Amino acid sequence: MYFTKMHGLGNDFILVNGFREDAAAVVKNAKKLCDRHLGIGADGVILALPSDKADVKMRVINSDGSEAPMCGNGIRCFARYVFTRGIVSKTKMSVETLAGIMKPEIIIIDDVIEAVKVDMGHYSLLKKDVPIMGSPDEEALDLEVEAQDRKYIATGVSMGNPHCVIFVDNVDGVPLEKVGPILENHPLFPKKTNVEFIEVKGKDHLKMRVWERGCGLTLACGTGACASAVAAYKKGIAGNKVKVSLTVGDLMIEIQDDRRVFMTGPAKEVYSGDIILAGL
Ligand SMILES: N[C@@H](CCC[C@H](N)C(=O)O)C(=O)O
Repeated sequence: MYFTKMHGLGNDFILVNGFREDAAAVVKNAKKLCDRHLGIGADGVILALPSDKADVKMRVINSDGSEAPMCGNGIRCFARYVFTRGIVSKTKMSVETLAGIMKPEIIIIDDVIEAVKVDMGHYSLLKKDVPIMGSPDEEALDLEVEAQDRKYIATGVSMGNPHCVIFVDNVDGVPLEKVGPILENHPLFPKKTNVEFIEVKGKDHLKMRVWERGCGLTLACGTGACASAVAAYKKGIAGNKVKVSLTVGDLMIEIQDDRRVFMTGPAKEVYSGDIILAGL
């Protein structure tokens, strides 16, 4: 199987051309492929597939083998991958995902791909959409969650996938390896959740650390950055345009009045190779 290793701010993926490779075998072996000791190593596997609803279809498999409806850093890498491979020849494209049609745009300056801007669709705070237990039509603001004998106040946000956003004074002081898995599997979230801890640096600047559903600690999460910007905006902590700083760089997030969210950030190619799936 031929693959390309890519990353968005250190959130890394194995990209596979499902037009040519055996997609079912890739999905079946995703967990092994993501193993950092026994496989290629990545936070997820992303497949490019034909679509009858958009220019191309994206499937995302987390490093534990579960399928994710959407991936923000992943879709920027995906857009760069399908564009540079000639699978899609337009810089503005539509991508079918399990969370709906997303619209990435490749930003080229002086013949160099500088960034990818993505129309990430609409956010929702409704408990039925995230999903979160409780009154389905209520917004998931000020939820009380507990982990390791500490109570946190969380905001639940759907960006097509579930997020639990928690504001703290010092993001580096959070024992994420310990509280992350507890909150990921908290009974309030029937489909589990991604967990973002946020330190507010200013009205237009957030600092974020993330524990991802199905992956654990990752260096960045695009949907998580969008969800965090939405939570900060809804709580009046930040404006509608914010920079979200992750471990190795920043994402720019813009929220429109119609609840549409735009994310802009880098997508880097690292290397390509081939692997014998039967040998894993
Ligand atoms: N890294 C991603 C999110 C990937 C999916 C997530 N782990 C889930 O299961 O919802 C991003 O950049 O958004």
